[in-house]
Amino acid sequence: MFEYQAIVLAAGEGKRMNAGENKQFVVIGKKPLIIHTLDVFSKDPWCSSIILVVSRKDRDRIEDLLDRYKPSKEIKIAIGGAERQESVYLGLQAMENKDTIVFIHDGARPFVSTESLHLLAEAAYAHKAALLAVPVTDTIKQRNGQTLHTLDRKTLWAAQTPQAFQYDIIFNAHQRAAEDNFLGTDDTSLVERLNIPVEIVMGSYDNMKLTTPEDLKRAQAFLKR
Ligand SMILES: Nc1ccn([C@@H]2O[C@H](COP(=O)(O)OP(=O)(O)OP(=O)(O)O)[C@@H](O)[C@H]2O)c(=O)n1
Ligand SMILES: C[C@](O)(CO)[C@H](O)COP(=O)(O)O
Repeated sequence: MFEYQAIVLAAGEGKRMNAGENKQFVVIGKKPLIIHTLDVFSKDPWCSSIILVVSRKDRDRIEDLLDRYKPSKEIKIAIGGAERQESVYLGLQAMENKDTIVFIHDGARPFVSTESLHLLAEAAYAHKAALLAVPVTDTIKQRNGQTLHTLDRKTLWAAQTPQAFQYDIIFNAHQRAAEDNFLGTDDTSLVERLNIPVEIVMGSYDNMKLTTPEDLKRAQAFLKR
């Protein structure tokens, strides 16, 4: 068993989902999106604790949901920031046990499998930093002014979460990013810029992030399957 602590991010606003409320409260299948995500971690025996990062305005509603759905592990709440990166940094600061592997996961990715979590945990213990990713299946074009380039698809991976790190590595990476005003779109990018190697673990295309209304339709179809 390779134990880890999880930070689950839910302090965003879900603006691109256009759901009339924060996407994490949208019911898919029979439960709100964020409860699906928390259930994956609370049922995994390798996960020793969960910190859920939420916005101040959603805190009461989230606490009501936790009372109602009662995930099988205790969940500690931390208040997030204006950007995803700031929410992660605040989650890391709220963590009491710092001698640990930390998984950082988007609350908006409810379909990560336990198998993927365990492959990632094994890689994180072996390499100190690892992420789930899948090979890009489209042909990717890069436009520089009027000129187009086609990137070599064999080298391209789509980053997912969780991303897993030894605590001190990811904490230092966030500290340095804050000092340098560097804003990345994932946590691994903060570690990469310190020239620390990160292991890629093959994820699953099912581990989708629910960002737009089309994603919600895909999620409903996935649950029906
Ligand atoms: N300040 C923020 C912004 C995002 N997130 C979380 O990071 C995850 C991935 O972000 P994304 O899917 O982009 O969510 P939102 O920021 O909520 O979406 P949008 O950009 O459409 O508003 C989400 O689970 C979201 O709640 C966060 O904790 N704190
Ligand atoms: C971290 C992430 O899930 C990697 O794919 C993603 O970058 C976060 O969200 P966004 O869509 O880039 O805002």
